[in-house]
Amino acid sequence: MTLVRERRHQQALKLSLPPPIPPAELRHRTLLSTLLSSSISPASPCINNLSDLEKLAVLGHGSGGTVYKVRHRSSASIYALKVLRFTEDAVTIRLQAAREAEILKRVDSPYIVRCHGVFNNGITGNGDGGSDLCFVMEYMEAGSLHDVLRVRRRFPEKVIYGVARRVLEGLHYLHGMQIVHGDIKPSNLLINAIGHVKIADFGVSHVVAGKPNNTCDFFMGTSAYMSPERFDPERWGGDCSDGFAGDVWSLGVVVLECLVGHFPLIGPGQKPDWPTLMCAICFGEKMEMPETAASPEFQSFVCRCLEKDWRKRGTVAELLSHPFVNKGCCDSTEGLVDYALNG
Ligand SMILES: Nc1ncnc2c1ncn2[C@@H]1O[C@H](COP(=O)(O)OP(=O)(O)OP(=O)(O)O)[C@@H](O)[C@H]1O
Repeated sequence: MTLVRERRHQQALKLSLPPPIPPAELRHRTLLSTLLSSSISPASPCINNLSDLEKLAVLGHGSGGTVYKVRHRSSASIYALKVLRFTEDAVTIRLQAAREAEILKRVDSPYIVRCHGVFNNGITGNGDGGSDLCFVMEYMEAGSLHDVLRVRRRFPEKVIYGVARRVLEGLHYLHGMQIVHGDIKPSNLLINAIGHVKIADFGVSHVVAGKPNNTCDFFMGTSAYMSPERFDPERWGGDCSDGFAGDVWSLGVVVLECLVGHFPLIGPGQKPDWPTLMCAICFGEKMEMPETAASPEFQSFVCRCLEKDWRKRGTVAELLSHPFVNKGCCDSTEGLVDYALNG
């Protein structure tokens, strides 16, 4: 419940289910702090200390903290600094943050937002015994897909297939490393100055260790983009899923949202509360395509992503050779940066 309370004051479409905190986790607070401190090691030799960075502006707020635009004092390079704040007793969030740091240290791909260092800011002096964990990230000039969608509402297919292709490439890389992202959504897809989309935010990601997902992870992430097997594991056989198919579902929702201009699984005026999302995502045999002009390739791609039964859903490998993402030169999303930066 603590995690839900801490995460809930977010975007309208966000509604996290209460993550059960396993008793074993609570018993191992000491172990957790060890894990957290052991995962903090700046990956970039040039940024040795947080005081090397000068804050320039606030880029955005997330559930766990704030993201700042910062300048490295000696090189003048620009980065994004994500500051996660947690109180002493926020055990689950500390575990998540430690896991995020651990995953970010491992990944290195042009399709993933790069992390240049992780710093523990120690006790914050807020009187709650809390501390900050700071991630120095690659600065993505055009912000998130969520930011761009808010302004532009919808994109033409030629822009969407570039987005889809890059996210698939990123998922291919992550899944190859046995990493489930777990929270693919527009605000976690960031865009740089040349229109390249990259996956960010590994706060609910996990490494698959040869067994199905554990229940603690199952209810994290943003429920509007959650797959049926994560939303309702009992009905959709989620206990047997390793989680990779859930990332594909979320991509399908994002792709459809880019076309229709609003969260696509419920009507534009409908409130995205828990029962409404549950009905839209988990009930009914097949996902209905909204009545929007879309090419047959687009429709087929989205149908493969939004197949409710995760065992029948398209895999990342299959979707990478789908005709929709192989139209023309898909690596460039220049159209997107025109939308993002030039309006
Ligand atoms: N590397 C970055 N470069 C530029 N802007 C960024 C970067 N990282 C995050 N932002 C901006 O900051 C906002 C907040 O990011 P953050 O990852 O904290 O939360 P979120 O993904 O929006 O939400 P939540 O944490 O609830 O999932 C993003 O929506 C984006 O606009």
